[in-house]
Amino acid sequence: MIQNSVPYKEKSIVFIGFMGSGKTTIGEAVAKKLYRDFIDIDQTIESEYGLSVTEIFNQYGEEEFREREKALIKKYSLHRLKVISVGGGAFLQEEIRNTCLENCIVFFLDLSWDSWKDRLDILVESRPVLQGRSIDDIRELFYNRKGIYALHNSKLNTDDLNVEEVSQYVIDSLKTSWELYN
Ligand SMILES: Nc1ncnc2c1ncn2[C@@H]1O[C@H](COP(=O)(O)OP(=O)(O)O)[C@@H](O)[C@H]1O
Ligand SMILES: O=C(O)C1=C[C@@H](OP(=O)(O)O)[C@@H](O)[C@H](O)C1
Ligand SMILES: [Mg+2]
Repeated sequence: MIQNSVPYKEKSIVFIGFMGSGKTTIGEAVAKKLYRDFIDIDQTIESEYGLSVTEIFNQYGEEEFREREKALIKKYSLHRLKVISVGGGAFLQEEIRNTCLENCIVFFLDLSWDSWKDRLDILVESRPVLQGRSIDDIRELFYNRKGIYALHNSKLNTDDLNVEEVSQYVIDSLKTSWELYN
């Protein structure tokens, strides 16, 4: 296993999981509690282009978005003391999985299909990957994507937890691992 020189406590935290699982919301809350900078990769790309992710997909194509996503994650995963939320498709790319797992603490926010589907209506407009798909297609995507999130350092099922409870669980779990591995 590749070792890097960043002390365990200073490693950046990366949130992964399916679209709408709460990476952006929880990442921001955790960053605030830890007094760390928060970086949301989608928001960073949106500010660079001055466009929403949906508009970037429509005007420049998914491939260009994926390249920018990869470049930014490769850069920020080498920074210390950040909280980074990546898009739900980021872990499809091996280079992204590798850089995050080698340099950061990767936290998987898991959610059951039954809980997730209640969020579908609020997600579609801003998630181009969901647009024009039937509910059966989306369910298939949901289960297929589970495989890419299997590589992580910690995981939490958030079905019955609100934002505050999830954030606090993440903090408690990090504190335990910082004590154990210090
Ligand atoms: N634990 C939670 N309980 C209820 N709603 C949540 C929770 N976490 C996130 N949400 C809501 O789900 C939606 C998607 O969250 P978001 O943070 O954008 O997810 P992601 O970044 O993983 O796509 C938002 O409306 C957010 O307020
Ligand atoms: O899963 C995906 O392929 C995507 C997830 C989105 O991020 P969230 O997971 O934050 O919704 C965003 O990166 C883009 O719409 C593509
Ligand atoms: Mg997000």
